[in-house]
Amino acid sequence: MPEPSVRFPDGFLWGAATAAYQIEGAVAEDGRGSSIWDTFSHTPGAVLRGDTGDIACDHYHRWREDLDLLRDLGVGAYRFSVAWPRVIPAGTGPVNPAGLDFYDRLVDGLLERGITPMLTLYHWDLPQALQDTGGWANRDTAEHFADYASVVHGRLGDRVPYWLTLNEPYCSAVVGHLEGRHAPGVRDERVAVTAVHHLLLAHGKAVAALRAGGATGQVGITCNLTSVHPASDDPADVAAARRLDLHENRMYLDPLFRAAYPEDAAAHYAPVTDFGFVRDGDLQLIAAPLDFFGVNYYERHHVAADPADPVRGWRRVPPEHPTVTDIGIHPEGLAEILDRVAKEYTPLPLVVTETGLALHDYAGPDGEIADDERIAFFDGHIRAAHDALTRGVPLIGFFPWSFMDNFEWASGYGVRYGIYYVDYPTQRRTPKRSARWYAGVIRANGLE
Ligand SMILES: CO[C@H](O)c1c[n+]2c([nH]1)[C@H](O)[C@@H](O)[C@H](O)[C@H]2CO
Repeated sequence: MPEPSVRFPDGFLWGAATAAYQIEGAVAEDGRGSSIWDTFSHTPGAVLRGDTGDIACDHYHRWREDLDLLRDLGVGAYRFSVAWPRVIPAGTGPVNPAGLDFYDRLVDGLLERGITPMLTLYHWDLPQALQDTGGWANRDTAEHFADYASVVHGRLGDRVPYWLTLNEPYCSAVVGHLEGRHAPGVRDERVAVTAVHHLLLAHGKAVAALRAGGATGQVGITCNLTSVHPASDDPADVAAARRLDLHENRMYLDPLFRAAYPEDAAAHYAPVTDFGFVRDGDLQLIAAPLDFFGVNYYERHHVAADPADPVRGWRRVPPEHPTVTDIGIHPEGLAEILDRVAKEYTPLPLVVTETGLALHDYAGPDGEIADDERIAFFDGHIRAAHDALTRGVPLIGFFPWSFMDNFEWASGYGVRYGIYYVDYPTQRRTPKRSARWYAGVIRANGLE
């Protein structure tokens, strides 16, 4: 095999990623409790065409077949999430042994196939019973999360080397509590900023719990980070871009790596909150030392001042060539945020825990699912990741989103991100052209 022109270090972690609510189904099986996404997806108008995760990819029953596909891909690691309501149905209180048993079998199945597990403790599926007592607006939920983390680690900590506490606190807090497009469907900025803090606090408490449980694995968190640029050098646009960067990036990076909220946060959010929810010691807990940091990258924003709200608002300038999810494709933005995190925030090893492209995939007359756009997307983003690596960024892994088509939150099954195609009526999995291409990247440990 010829040496690849873009070669990654030996041992680089080529993975694939999913999340529990998006693939498992079996939402009322073996003692699983209800989550906020069960409630939200069954709320009329909340999700495209009323789609739900009730069945999804039926992974709960087909996990052996799916692990075989991961083995065939040749991935070194698999990023999955544990459904909190499957393990502790009410979010706090009694543990459901059958729920833990499922993940125990899954982890053993990965290890038997030579695949390293990367476990996300929370990928948005909060137990509904905790939402009924305030959810992330209630500080107690952070404590319950730490207890849940201890339970999962107690059962799987001897075999799982990579632990991510949260997937994208921004999405849980802002998309779920300000924009209301995700569960629990709240539209209240004060609640959203409070949720940011309680989610970060939950992360800090969970890190402490994992360490107390003797965690020998690597502990981290995944944040979705965006590349933010002013649409012009007009000072109003530059200021708007800085506000969006605060809202999407620095509100997470600063507490996690500097033990403080950004200096412009208090003024920006002053109309809705005085940050009275922060207690002594919180920020030190949130900034607990980690072993690695996960970056989810999808968007590069061009930002202009919002004429309707020039002081606090921003307007994302629509991309010239929008994807089916109305975002642009900017692989250079991945290199930019990896450089930024490494230079401005932390020397920790970094993992691209998600990046991917939504398409309306279909099989042609020859049965081929020719998702060449997705291959071009990953080619560009892998090259960008390699650029950052050659500049000294300690990048140790790359996990395309997603292993298989799945329930895409408010878009339901209306868009597809997988490198494996899922025919939902039959649950048949079919490798797309991108899956065969990615298997080649893994074999070559790089790109031609
Ligand atoms: C705003 O965050 C990123 O846009 C983002 C994109 N995505 C995500 N975060 C989530 O982590 C996944 O569960 C989604 O399926 C995936 C595709 O939408």
